[in-house]
Amino acid sequence: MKLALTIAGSDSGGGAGIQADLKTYSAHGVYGMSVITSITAQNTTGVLGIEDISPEMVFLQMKAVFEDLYPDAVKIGMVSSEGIIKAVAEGLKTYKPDKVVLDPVMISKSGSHLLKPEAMEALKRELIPLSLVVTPNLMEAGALSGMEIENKEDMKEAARRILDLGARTVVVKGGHLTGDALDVFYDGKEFYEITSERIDTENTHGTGCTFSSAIAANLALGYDLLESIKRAKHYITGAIKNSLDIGHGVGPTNHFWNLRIGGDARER
Ligand SMILES: Nc1ncnc2c1ncn2[C@@H]1O[C@H](COP(=O)(O)OP(=O)(O)O)[C@@H](O)[C@H]1O
Ligand SMILES: Cc1ncc(COP(=O)(O)O)c(N)n1
Repeated sequence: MKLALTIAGSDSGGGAGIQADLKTYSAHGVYGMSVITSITAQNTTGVLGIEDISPEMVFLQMKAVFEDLYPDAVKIGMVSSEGIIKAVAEGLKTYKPDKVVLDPVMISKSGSHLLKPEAMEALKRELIPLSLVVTPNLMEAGALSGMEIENKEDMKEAARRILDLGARTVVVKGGHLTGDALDVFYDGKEFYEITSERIDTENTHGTGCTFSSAIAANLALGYDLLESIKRAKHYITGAIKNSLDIGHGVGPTNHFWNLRIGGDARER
């Protein structure tokens, strides 16, 4: 059995964060574990409240996981404060996992700050250099690179600048552009354009979380980074195509779209 860890915030509505990550791990047949950094009271319509876990408790959860069930890959999502970011960095330096996917979560689709603006520099300084790949969306890539991104060439320039911050590789996600859903992967030498059709749906809660944890799941399964990104793209495209029209706001991705246990899961 391969093991994967998510270090992220809890979404009570089950669509993003820890919940999306653990569902993604299960759908890949990978054993999922969690280090919870914050609890959000959240649903498809928005975030009602956020309570951070103490940095000491974040580190202790990492210790519990790494000293017993060492993960084959790690995904990092919401890390809201400088204290939590430093605790996670301390854990990574202590236990040295080599496959770390960093989704630099900043603002939820509903508009809440999941990263305190003053913690942005700590995220850049402490976590980017310890990651194998960073997966910003357009807004996050713009904030990290200090530029506006409006097209594919901008995505490539932002990717270059994010490597200058010390990232080893980066995927700039184009989910918020128009046209095909194009993501740009840059490994410091070559650019790879990873594209799918754009799916016409409002239900995209948890897409970034699902994509980054699918990369981590595939890394845990032993695929190389480029192959893991391509497989994650296939998974997220199916999860959006079959996304769930539940709740009163932005519905979540569907993790069961390619599972066939006891019939067609899409009909449940
Ligand atoms: N409407 C869509 N159709 C197809 N793919 C999409 C759509 N929206 C987002 N994606 C894909 O989902 C993944 C997550 O991207 P994005 O939504 O930009 O991230 P985030 O949730 O961090 O804002 C990317 O691979 C992106 O291309
Ligand atoms: C706890 C938590 N973590 C992350 C997100 C981002 O969600 P998305 O994947 O839709 O950008 C979220 N809304 N809540």
